[in-house]
Amino acid sequence: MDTTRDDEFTFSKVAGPDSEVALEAKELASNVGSITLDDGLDQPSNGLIWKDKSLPPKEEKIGSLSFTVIDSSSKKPSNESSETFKSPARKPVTRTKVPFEKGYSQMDWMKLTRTHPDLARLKGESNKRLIPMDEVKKHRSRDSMWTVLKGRVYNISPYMNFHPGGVDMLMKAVGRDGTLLFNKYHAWVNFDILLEKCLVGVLDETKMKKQEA
Ligand code: HEM
Repeated sequence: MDTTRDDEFTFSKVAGPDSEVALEAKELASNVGSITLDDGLDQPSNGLIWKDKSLPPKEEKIGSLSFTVIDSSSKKPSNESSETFKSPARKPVTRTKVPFEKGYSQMDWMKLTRTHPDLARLKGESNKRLIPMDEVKKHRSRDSMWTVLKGRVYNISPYMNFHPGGVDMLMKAVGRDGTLLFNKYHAWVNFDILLEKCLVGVLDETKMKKQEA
């Protein structure tokens, strides 16, 4: 560093024992002893979030300093305060995330969809085939679990262990139209992309309409 430069300054005010600053400090310190601690409220308050009228606050004094002593060791919040913090009476959908096993994260799933040759088990068949609901209902075996999501038929068996909501939840959609269940829990999840390689065909809704008529 160049110590010859004269553009760096430090100003300091040295306070001697009888200087103006030192006298001001002494005066302030002598005033502290006469301060009374007061929370400024009209009602006496114990300083806690709950109120207990059975124990009046105890006044103590040390020198000229007066303060209030509160024993909070044996206190529990009164019913009054717990009633005030009641939770709203809404019943949310319970979504329990199941911790994934090593190698079963959503990233692992996406990797698998890029590398596996036939996740849907199409064995060379087209995934644009029209599939009647009766056929969907038959696919409930371990390696061929079909579901319908928004008119498309998927083989979700390879996705089972990767589902963040767990196998049991996903099983509820097997062999049937899972659209309502899917939307109930997570309508925002992009199943189109997640299950792209699991597509086995398109639901034949004409046959369903004929059956309903
Ligand atoms: C069939 C295709 C399905 C796919 C591709 C899928 C995908 C996903 C994904 C990506 C998540 C994580 C969402 C997040 O982190 O916000 C998730 C969570 C979850 N899923 Fe599914 N899901 C499917 C079906 C279902 C069904 C049918 C149910 C219920 C019967 C269900 C219940 C849940 C639950 C409870 C969670 C909660 C975990 C969380 O809080 O994230 N899922 N699912």
